[in-house]
Amino acid sequence: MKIAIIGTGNLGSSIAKGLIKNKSFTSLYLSDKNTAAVQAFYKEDYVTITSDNAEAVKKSDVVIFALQPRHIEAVMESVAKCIKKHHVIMSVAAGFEISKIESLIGADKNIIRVMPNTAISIGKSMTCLAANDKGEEKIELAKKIFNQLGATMVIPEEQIQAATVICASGIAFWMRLIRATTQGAIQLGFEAEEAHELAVQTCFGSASLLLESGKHPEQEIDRVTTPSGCTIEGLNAMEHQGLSSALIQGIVASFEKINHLKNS
Ligand SMILES: NC(=O)C1=CN([C@@H]2O[C@H](COP(=O)(O)OP(=O)(O)OC[C@H]3O[C@@H](n4cnc5c(N)ncnc54)[C@H](OP(=O)(O)O)[C@@H]3O)[C@@H](O)[C@H]2O)C=CC1
Ligand SMILES: O=C(O)[C@@H]1CCC=N1
Repeated sequence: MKIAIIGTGNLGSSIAKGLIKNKSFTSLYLSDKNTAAVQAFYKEDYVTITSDNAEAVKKSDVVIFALQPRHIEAVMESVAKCIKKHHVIMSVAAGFEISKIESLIGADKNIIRVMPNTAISIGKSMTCLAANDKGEEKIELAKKIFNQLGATMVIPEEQIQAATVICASGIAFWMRLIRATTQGAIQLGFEAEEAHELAVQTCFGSASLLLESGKHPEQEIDRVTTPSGCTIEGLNAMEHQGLSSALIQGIVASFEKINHLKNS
């Protein structure tokens, strides 16, 4: 399989790192306006760095467009003639709908919207996928690629915006919660590095407990909250300050913004 990534910024380079770690392809083209940031990939002889988007498309079977919404239309338009029926065209651009991509490159092409997150660089992404009618034939291929880089879920395109908020923006939301925990730990007397390790490992343990047990979070909370103990005291104080409410409101604000991006 020959893969190209057009746009190697935050997400494109994360996908590249994950792919290179697994090396489940025969060649990888990394195309960007400015190639300086990805020069490190040069050491792999099966990786080609270029600024020629059309060349990257022509030399590949799977093309992942990892461009910002304001750039993707012009770039797709500029390479549209190079996109043939055998290509599998993937886009990670938030708010950029399949119908828009079809209008640029044709509805007869295999088109898959992919919504990963930056944890794809370490093979821990939650990646949601939605295809056009033609692209349905290639959805198993897309699952195969992205299952090596974390977990995948195939969803209707109408849910891609919501998935973007929960899974892609979600990385930032969880990071902020971890950072806040670290600040709390420092206030309780830990050194910054110790506080960071305590917060990260406890977060990892919480997610792992749910993944491995399949339990509901409240079941795990019940196991921790000793009656009249310190945990329930802290949890209730957080809820009085609106912890769950703030998180839900943030998720909804993010969703409203992405829907605005879609329509602008
Ligand atoms: N970051 C994330 O966590 C996630 C992002 N997304 C989506 O992924 C897309 C990319 O986001 P992100 O990686 O953060 O954005 P970045 O700006 O970091 O990356 C985009 C890259 O594309 C390059 N570029 C711009 N124009 C061209 C061109 N004509 N030809 C080739 N390359 C070009 C940019 O170069 P330059 O900087 O020089 O303009 C940049 O390196 C967005 O649509 C976003 O919605 C989706 C899920 C998660
Ligand atoms: O913030 C954004 O708009 C993009 C989409 C999800 C993550 N980054």
